[in-house]
Amino acid sequence: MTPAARVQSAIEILDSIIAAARSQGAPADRILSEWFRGHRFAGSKDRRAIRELVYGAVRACGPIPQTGRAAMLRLAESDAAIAPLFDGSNYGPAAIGVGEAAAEGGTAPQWLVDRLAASGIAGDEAAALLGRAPLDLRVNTQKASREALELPDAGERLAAPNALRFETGTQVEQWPAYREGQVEVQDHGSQLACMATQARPGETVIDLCAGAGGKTLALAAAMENSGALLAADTDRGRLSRLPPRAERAGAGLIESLLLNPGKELEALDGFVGKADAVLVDAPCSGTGTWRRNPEARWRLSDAELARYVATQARLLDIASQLVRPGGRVIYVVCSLLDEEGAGQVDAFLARNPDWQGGRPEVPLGRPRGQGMRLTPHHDGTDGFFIASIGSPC
Ligand SMILES: C[S@@+](CC[C@H](N)C(=O)[O-])C[C@H]1O[C@@H](n2cnc3c(N)ncnc32)[C@H](O)[C@@H]1O
Repeated sequence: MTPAARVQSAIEILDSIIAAARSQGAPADRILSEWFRGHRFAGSKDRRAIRELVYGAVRACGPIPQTGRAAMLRLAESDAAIAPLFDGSNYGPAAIGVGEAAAEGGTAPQWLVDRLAASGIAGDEAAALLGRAPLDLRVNTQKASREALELPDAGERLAAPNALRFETGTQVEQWPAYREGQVEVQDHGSQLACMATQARPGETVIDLCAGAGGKTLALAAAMENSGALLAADTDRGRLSRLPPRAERAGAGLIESLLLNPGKELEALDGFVGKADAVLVDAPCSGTGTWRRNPEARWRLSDAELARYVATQARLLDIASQLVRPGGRVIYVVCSLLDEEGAGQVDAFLARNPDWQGGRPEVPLGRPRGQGMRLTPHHDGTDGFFIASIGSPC
């Protein structure tokens, strides 16, 4: 493909991403994969270049752009190589019209910029939300140790005891250590959230929003396969991805439980008052993960944010019923908005004044309200809020 044809292809893909963001359709990654499947003539260099152009343009536009072409023109303002490719050539984009407007830049739609600023995320902190995420691995201590493990690339040792960092795009899935379950892909911040749970061998631990079990597997390793570890979620598809992952990781103690939304406690009845720890990795707006899903900021609405906030409060209340006297609830969101993080914990403690707020012991981050905050700019992780709340004895 010519460079101009790549730009035109990226513009068409951006049009699909914009339409999907408006209608809550397929995520950008899926749209890209489907486009590549339908355009086999695009070789690996073309695919890499088109992907770069598409994500570069998504990152460059704050609010949702009107068109893919306007988004590409926005990217052209910061990359001088792009504008000359609007040359009207065969398969290339038409020449830039006199006075043709580029899409608006910025970090996010204005309402989100304002909410983030009110939560102390502005300037460099806000800009870093759209940086490139590195690739982090967690060494699975059920099968290996960070000291002894031999990998094709040594990686950088991080603060979490089993964390290693590699360059974005490292093909770890090809490594024997990955296939054998010695390592898992997991953001350093997620590893620190698991560390904050302080799950120990012999304990009863519930991962209330386990999804496909990324954090459950880390908890299983910390528990050395001893005790009881329940992975619960309302999403059948996500939860069904956990058993093969657990098998690969040698995590034999995990039980899965599918919950009915709104009736979670019915299925969890047998655990009421029994858990030493409940991890609530709550559904959230994901403002801390824009490095990986930059188009997510075009999909969020005020109403959806309010729904997340309501669900988070309900899940905290459910978790508090599952914990034994003297046990702990670890509350985690990958969002930097206070209404989803520090504000949720303050509201919980106001509803339950006999519970104790307590900042978890993690080697990175800064205090925020009754918890700790990790940010891409300060900590090099995805953005997280993490709190550990203690039940009265
Ligand atoms: C942030 S994700 C969890 C990610 C997962 N812990 C991991 O580390 O990969 C939030 C999860 O909450 C689940 N969820 C949403 N509503 C829920 C509810 N009422 N009860 C339990 N889980 C719920 C979603 O299906 C989603 O998997």
